[in-house]
Amino acid sequence: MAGISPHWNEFATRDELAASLASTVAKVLRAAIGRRGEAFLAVSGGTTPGRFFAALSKEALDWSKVTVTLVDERFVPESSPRSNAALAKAKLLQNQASEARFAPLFHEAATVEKGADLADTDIRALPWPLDATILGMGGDGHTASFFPDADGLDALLDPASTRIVMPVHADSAGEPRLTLTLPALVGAGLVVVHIEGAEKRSVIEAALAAETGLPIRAVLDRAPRAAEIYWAP
Ligand SMILES: O=C(O)[C@H](O)[C@@H](O)[C@H](O)[C@H](O)COP(=O)(O)O
Repeated sequence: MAGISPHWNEFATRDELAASLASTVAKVLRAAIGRRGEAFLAVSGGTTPGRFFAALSKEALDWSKVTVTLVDERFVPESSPRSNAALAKAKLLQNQASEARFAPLFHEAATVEKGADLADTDIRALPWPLDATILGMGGDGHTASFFPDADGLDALLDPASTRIVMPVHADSAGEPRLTLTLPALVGAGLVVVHIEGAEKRSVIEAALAAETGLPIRAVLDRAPRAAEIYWAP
């Protein structure tokens, strides 16, 4: 069954988008701290979130009560230029946000399967549910590490999954990955899809308009509440 249609938030520039998204996420984190004494945020890697990370890192709130984890991670150590952990630490856990606790998905292990088991145990101990999930999307309609060609994609997108972290193998992904599962991601109070550029807009519009099997559509359909799409040209 199709979920509630996502809500569009459009901006003239990427800087305006970053400022608005940072302000919205900061409000959600402050509210969570007020309500339950702590807040829990999952962010994406890749090239899009840089401006948003910079803006969010300057928001005044009690960052010592915030845990930040990743929507997904490449199976590489933090020393790799492809590490999402390294990106989040450098661009988000700075300024005011340097006080936040960071929970990595990557653990040294012989295989990504073993690494995912270690991450699942660690991440399970965090203050679920997430208060906010900030997803990205690739031009192929993947989000998190739900690549269209991923092995076992149905299990990754299973809304009834009891796993929190799973390994991913997909030829298009470059290297093995670790991802939070669909229910872990969409259980957040706020679910955002942050995309930029005309091409990604066309991809998500096409995915929403037709019964495509694209992973982004499955995530939006299976979210218990409407997601917020943040877009700028
Ligand atoms: O590790 C990653 O790459 C991600 O978390 C991934 O899901 C990303 O959000 C999309 O691939 C979009 O990436 P860009 O922002 O680089 O286009």
